[in-house]
Amino acid sequence: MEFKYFNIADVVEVLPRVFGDARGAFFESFSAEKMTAAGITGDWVQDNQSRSDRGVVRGLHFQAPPFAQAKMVRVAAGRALDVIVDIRKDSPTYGQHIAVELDAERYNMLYVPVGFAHGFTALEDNTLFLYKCTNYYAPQAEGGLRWNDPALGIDWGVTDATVSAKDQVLPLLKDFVSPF
Ligand SMILES: Cc1cn([C@H]2C[C@H](O)[C@@H](COP(=O)(O)OP(=O)(O)O[C@H]3O[C@H](C)C(=O)[C@H](O)[C@H]3O)O2)c(=O)[nH]c1=O
Repeated sequence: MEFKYFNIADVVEVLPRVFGDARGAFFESFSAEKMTAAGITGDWVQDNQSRSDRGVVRGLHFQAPPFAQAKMVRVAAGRALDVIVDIRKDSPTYGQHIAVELDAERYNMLYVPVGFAHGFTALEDNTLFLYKCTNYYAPQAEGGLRWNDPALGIDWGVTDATVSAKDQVLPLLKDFVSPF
């Protein structure tokens, strides 16, 4: 298991060792010991899974404190462009984003710390998106940013995005007050 860091603090990409053979492949999708040693911390209490066909964009979402969630995200099938935006008010990289392609060949994962808005594009049909969360679902604490806000400058990798009505009306960055 290898780890990659970014110019935005605390974000970690996890590159597991994938064991391929004539039957298929095997890899460790979670190791508390190895991930904690790499700076990936949290009390993981809830796993989620969503299925999306090509062109679906989900996000950009977060839960506000005291229900804030760190996430560990990956795809079990298909391919996704994962996007996270730093919304930590005192961060020198506030408003900046990281986009990482997650796929079911490398089985790479992304650690999304508390203080980030998260979203992804499904780049293939039947993309199964799995993620661990460090806090339970709290709809009363949900917040977000508009996925296609020009101020964020995100290239989602698709032109014909399918986005929920709820996500279409999330705040623009200029109107947003971060709770982090
Ligand atoms: C997130 C969540 C949702 N739900 C229910 C609520 C809705 O009736 C239904 C679909 O929820 P939603 O449309 O918010 O699903 P996504 O748009 O995929 O939201 C997720 O997408 C982005 C990418 C994220 O990072 C968040 O984890 C999460 O916000 O599942 C639950 O029962 N538990 C949950 O933890």
